[in-house]
Amino acid sequence: MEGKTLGYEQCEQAVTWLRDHSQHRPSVGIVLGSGHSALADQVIKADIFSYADIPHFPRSTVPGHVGRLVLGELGGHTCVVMQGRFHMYEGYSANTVVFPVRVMKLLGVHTLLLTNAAGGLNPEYNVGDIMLVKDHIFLPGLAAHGPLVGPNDERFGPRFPSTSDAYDPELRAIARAVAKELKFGQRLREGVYVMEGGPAFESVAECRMLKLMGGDAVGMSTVPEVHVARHCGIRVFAISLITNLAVLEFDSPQRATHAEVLETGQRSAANIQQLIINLLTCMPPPTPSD
Ligand SMILES: O=P(O)(O)O[C@@H]1C[C@H](O)[C@@H](CO)O1
Ligand code: HPA
Repeated sequence: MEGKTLGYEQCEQAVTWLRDHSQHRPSVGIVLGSGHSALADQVIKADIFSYADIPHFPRSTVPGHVGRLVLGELGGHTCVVMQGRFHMYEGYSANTVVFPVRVMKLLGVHTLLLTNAAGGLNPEYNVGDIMLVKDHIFLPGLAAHGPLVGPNDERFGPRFPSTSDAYDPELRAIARAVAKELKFGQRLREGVYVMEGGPAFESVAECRMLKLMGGDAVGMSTVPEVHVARHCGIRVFAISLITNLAVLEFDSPQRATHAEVLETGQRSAANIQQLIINLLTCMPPPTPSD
């Protein structure tokens, strides 16, 4: 496990560097998961930075995660876009995985839009469906392997944040209206995302257990970022692209592969991009209590 703790001071150093290198002052953060990176190409007046150049930023190691931070305009908002995220299975601590979200907070971000690729557990789901995340099951977090474990820095937020209200209902309502306009029909879903640690895809018995627990889709990311965003008062919206179907039968010849995940991401890129850009266009500023 990568060991250095990235705290408030390291976040401030990254923010100072970004402010020295870009005129943009983002209020919206976007995290692009596996296969979603093309959305960053839509950013106008983009300032593009390799993670390698930003103080304290980890490196992306997963195919489909480009490893660049893009600042600019999208859907009428000034945005900071992560073209690729970090995962605990890469060997990064939960604290390192969420470092960019805390940098976003200190940059002035009030709303975070997260995307991920996930396997469908709900038998009604199809490959290519887009699931609005209404809640999560954070398997590593339930065993105290989350980003808020350790000394609490009150400058970010309280020791015991609530997570029962993590996914903003107003943003989900706007996304539903946008998806209706875009005629997504049954391809738009709303459900529970389960985060497991990865990097192995789940066994059949594990998929059955996760489904029984109430999961609609399973992936290996997102929830650490959500915990930290909510801890520091950022409004959260998340979507999962169902890139493959979880294998629920013992005699199934089906196998999950990262290649299929990336292929589905490419095929669905236009839908995801339209949904997010239209959501941004319709998105009101947060209320003072957010
Ligand atoms: O970053 P996300 O959650 O979109 O990536 C998913 C989970 C694994 O990193 C990978 C498996 O194909 O895609
Ligand atoms: N399981 C876990 N993570 C994933 C999957 C999956 O089936 N698909 C994409 N990311």
